[in-house]
Amino acid sequence: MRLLGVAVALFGILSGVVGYQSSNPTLELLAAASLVAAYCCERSADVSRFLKIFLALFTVETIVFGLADLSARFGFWPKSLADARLPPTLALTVAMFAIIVFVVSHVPVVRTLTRIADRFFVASDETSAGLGRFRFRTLERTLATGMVVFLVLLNQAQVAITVRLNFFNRDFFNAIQNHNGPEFWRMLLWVFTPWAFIYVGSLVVEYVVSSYLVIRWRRWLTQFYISHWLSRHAHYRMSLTSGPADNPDQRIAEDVARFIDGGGEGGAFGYGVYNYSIMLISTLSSLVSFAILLWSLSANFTFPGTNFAFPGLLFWVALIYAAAGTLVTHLIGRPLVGIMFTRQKVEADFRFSLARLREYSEQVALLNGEKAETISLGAKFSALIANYIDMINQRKKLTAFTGFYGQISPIIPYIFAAPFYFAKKIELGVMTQTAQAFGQVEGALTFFISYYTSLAGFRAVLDRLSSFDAVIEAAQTGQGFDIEFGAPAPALRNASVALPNGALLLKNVDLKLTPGRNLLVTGPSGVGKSTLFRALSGVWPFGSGAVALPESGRMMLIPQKPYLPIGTLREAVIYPAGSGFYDDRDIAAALTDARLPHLADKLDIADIWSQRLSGGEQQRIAIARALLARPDWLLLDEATAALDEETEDAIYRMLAERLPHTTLVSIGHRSTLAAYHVDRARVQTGALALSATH
Ligand SMILES: Nc1ncnc2c1ncn2[C@@H]1O[C@H](COP(=O)(O)OP(=O)(O)OP(=O)(O)O)[C@@H](O)[C@H]1O
Repeated sequence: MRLLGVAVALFGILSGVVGYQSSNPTLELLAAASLVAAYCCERSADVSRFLKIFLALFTVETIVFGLADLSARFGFWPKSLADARLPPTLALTVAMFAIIVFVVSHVPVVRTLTRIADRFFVASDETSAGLGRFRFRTLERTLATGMVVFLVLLNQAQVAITVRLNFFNRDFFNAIQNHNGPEFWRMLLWVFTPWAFIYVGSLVVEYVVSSYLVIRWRRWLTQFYISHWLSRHAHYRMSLTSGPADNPDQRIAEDVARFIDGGGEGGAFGYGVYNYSIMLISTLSSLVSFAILLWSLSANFTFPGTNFAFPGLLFWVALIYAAAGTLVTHLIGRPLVGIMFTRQKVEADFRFSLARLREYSEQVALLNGEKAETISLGAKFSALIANYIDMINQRKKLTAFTGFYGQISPIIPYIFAAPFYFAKKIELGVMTQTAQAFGQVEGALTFFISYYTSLAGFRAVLDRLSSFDAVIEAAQTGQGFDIEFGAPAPALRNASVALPNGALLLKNVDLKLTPGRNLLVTGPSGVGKSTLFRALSGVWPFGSGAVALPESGRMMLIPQKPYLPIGTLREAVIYPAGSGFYDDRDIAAALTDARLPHLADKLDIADIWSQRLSGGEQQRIAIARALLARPDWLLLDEATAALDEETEDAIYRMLAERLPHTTLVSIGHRSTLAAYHVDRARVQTGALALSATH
């Protein structure tokens, strides 16, 4: 960026010298804008990476278009391309864009936006891409930057075509007015047709490239959020407190997609950061191009009914008209952001309740809970309806205003241009061209009015993703215990274990597990035994003191109700190991040892195993899992409570035999367990007492 800054500064000085010598105000203005752009490049260290792409692109364009204009002034422009000479104000326009990007990058809401967007544009992972048969490997960020640059250039070319077609429009109508048949056909066949084809072609290319950009971006950002949410147990810790990040599943599945492209094909649900950036660029481009045109077309227009000529009258009318409209729209539509935020939440709450009912459908059926479920689902849905009605009320007002505004807009330029037409000062073609230019300028200026509802939705998505970020961050760093990784044995040193609300559950616990000495933890229900295990495993964040953890994978905890992922039985048994990690024979042997021989030949069957297997069978699947993993430390939190005493006894005996190097730490209420543990710990209200049997 520094080099670019120097280049544009040098160009600014050059155009300043030429402008001064030829007393050309456009060049002098260009010189000033180039120097400001150079300053922006120099100070761009804290500009977002995403916006830097635009800043760099516009700065390069300033130099290229500016040098092309200077060379034309000095007579170096090829004669054959005289018709295609660039407008002298083009370089100034793009220099202004560069400055606008720099200023905009410091606006707080844009900073929130680019913090999320930037992640993709700094991604240093390698990726492969292809164009037809040609495939290549590159960095994700290089490809992403390349695609954005290409799309911006394509959009600028489309604006240029629209400007060209605006001139076609003028000549076309003039040909009609002058009854000039040959000119009419020439315009239609040799001007309109080729440009229309090029325009349509560019739309198709744009659609394909932007779709690939969007899906790559979404894939990357979804993976980012999933790994961020899962790392350091953030997903679990977040679930312990009811913080501002409701429904993480919805934020990852939907808000990410909405952030990027509105979440639907072609912005079916609104627009995302990609669409808005491109739309803003093309809006700015048409604003500047048509503003210049409108200014020159209405240069000598007088106020209706007077002889008072006001330079660029229609431009000022468009500006004031759009500013007033934007202000009113914002005042009316402001509450929509909050409503949209709530909408995402209530939709996700409702969907989650349905999914949860599906998971627990057996319990609901056994308890005849259908009526209670209908009432509770109805209540969840009522929240959705209430939110919808809030939205109708707000959008009703907004639609009334924008509809009224949209009706008046096309008339306004005619009111101002008609007197000139009737006085035969301008032709029909010029009048329609003026009206069209006014429409473009006014349309660009009223960007916020046109997209207000969609922007409000986008703002809500932005708020949801940034609060999600903040909560993940807090969950990852908010660990009350000092964790020591890679310790020889799990231990708690001078640890106090608290509840999420800060209430103390256990005080000053000192517990060091000794290899080979199995420990049985007992105590009344609800006293804090499971929470002690959670602290010992390093996942519980509330408390103080030190937790020593052995190397990852050397300790395993089996809860009373083990987690069985949806999929094949093999995947359920070997979880969390990946497929192929264990031999099928070993898996079958582990199932047989865990007293599940009837499942040994069902490894390939996919099912929701947590709903198929009995409670005791699920507990034995977890035992089979432990047999495969062979941890040094196995924590069993009432992990055999669903088994009959005889099976429980057999399982413990088998564990001692098959896993001779594993130390067992069990929570259990049955006296039969005592035989398999040499040490005892009794959890009493607020404390832990240790004892040894010998
Ligand atoms: N996430 C949580 N938020 C609030 N309170 C919690 C949370 N987890 C546990 N508790 C509370 O902490 C206390 C101890 O719970 P814990 O599950 O550790 O008891 P336990 O001794 O294992 O009980 P049981 O023998 O019945 O399984 C209980 O009063 C429980 O309600």
